[in-house]
Amino acid sequence: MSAAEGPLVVGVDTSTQSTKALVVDVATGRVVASGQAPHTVTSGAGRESDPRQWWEALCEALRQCGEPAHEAAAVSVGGQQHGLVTLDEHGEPVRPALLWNDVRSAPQARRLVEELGGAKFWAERTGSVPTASFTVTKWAWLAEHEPESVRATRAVRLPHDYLTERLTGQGTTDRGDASGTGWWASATETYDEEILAHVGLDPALLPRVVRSGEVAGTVRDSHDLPFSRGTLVACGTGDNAAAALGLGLRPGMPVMSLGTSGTVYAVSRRRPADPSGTVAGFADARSDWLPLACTLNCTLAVDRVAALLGLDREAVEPGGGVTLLPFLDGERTPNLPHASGLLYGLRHDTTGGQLLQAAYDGAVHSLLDALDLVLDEDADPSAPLLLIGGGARGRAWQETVRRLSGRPVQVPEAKELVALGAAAQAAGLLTGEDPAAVARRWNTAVGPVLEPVERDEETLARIAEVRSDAAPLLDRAADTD
Ligand SMILES: Nc1ncnc2c1ncn2[C@@H]1O[C@H](COP(=O)(O)OP(=O)(O)O)[C@@H](O)[C@H]1O
Ligand SMILES: O=C(CO)[C@@H](O)[C@H](O)COP(=O)(O)O
Repeated sequence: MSAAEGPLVVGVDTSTQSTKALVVDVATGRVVASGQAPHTVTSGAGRESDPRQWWEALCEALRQCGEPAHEAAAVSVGGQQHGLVTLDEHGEPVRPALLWNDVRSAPQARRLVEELGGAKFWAERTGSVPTASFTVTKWAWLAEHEPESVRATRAVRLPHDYLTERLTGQGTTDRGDASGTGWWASATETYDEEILAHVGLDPALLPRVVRSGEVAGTVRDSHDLPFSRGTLVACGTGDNAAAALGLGLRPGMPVMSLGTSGTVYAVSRRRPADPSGTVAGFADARSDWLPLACTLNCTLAVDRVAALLGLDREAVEPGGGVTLLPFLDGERTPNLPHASGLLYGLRHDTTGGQLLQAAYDGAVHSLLDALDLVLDEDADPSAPLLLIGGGARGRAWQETVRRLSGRPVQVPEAKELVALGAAAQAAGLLTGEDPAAVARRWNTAVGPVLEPVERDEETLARIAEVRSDAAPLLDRAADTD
């Protein structure tokens, strides 16, 4: 491998299942070294991870990167959104983090919306109507179920903030990830004191919101990471905002990400405020917006169906008219936190491969259903859908998205777009460039384009009908909140 042409930077993606690190050449965008280490997440309705495990995974991923990581001049951390990290007076976790896909706070979400002026108030004030994923609902859940944990808390952080703080010793965050808390007012770009007071959270416990292009801090020397003391640390951001940077996204370019979560989003110049709650009105990591819809059931749900059937994840077969709503973890889009998976239309001649295809169809239907709401009205309907995340590698995922969207589908060759986006932030600190422009210079979105095929309206209509007819079943447990 030839020597790097420019300085090196490190970009990190601390996602639900693992932490990945890339060492990237700032001049060319070439990935010089990479590493990855897994996390564990509890199962059941509660989803928790120990933040210290994220740190250990970061150390391991950097060890795998070897010598190039030692040479990095700047680093930035992107990570799973929304997770509630509570720290004590020594900076140690009070308890495991409550993750974005933990649905136990669904009753608190419903109550908060009711108590503070309804869905319209929340959408106008924070950009989003909070579901169980939002940090504010997790804090309310903790206050109700573990008041001793709340009393012991001296700092509240998001997952990416936790790792940044362990690098720098400073409590910082950025507008992209702050916009997924439910206590950041998108209208004023400040913490919302009324909402914070309502849930009894002292604003002094929250991190400082660092601007894009501003240095969050420098690496302190009290740990054994491969960075030198004084290495620059950028503000980082939530994983979807980081991937948007990593793709060098321009307004109107739609993205679908297939990972633990499924997401659809686009950059917009207009601040979103959807009172239906389908679209979360996130900020991006620069100064624009990132309207986004997110599902809880994506690659893990489909892989689970394949495992139950004893099939390889690519062993799909067409036809059969069977419908599978893969809401194994409850669901967020549509907002059905208590739902479970539902199978309809099973016949003697239905094959395992058709059942598996139905799981893919169900997962992609929810995302496409939200895509039109995410895109601005003037967005070009024939623009290619950029397909990213671990699932984008799979042929069955690619073909399902192509058939159900009717759009051209572009699959970037670059695999780790969240970590690349973080690397672009770090590079921007060194060169003074806009991180999205850095990613465009690196050509990160380049990849094969699958030509559009006629949209499979019949399947889309069948899934929509089953979902509508099954609404009382899917929504039932909500009555018992
Ligand atoms: N070649 C592949 N084909 C289909 N799915 C894949 C492939 N490789 C990985 N995946 C899926 O990608 C998921 C991990 O994606 P990733 O975007 O890394 O998730 P996360 O960011 O949520 O941790 C796994 O759950 C797995 O099902
Ligand atoms: O909750 C959201 C977005 O609102 C998720 O997209 C999380 O940010 C987790 O992402 P992955 O681990 O699936 O990448």
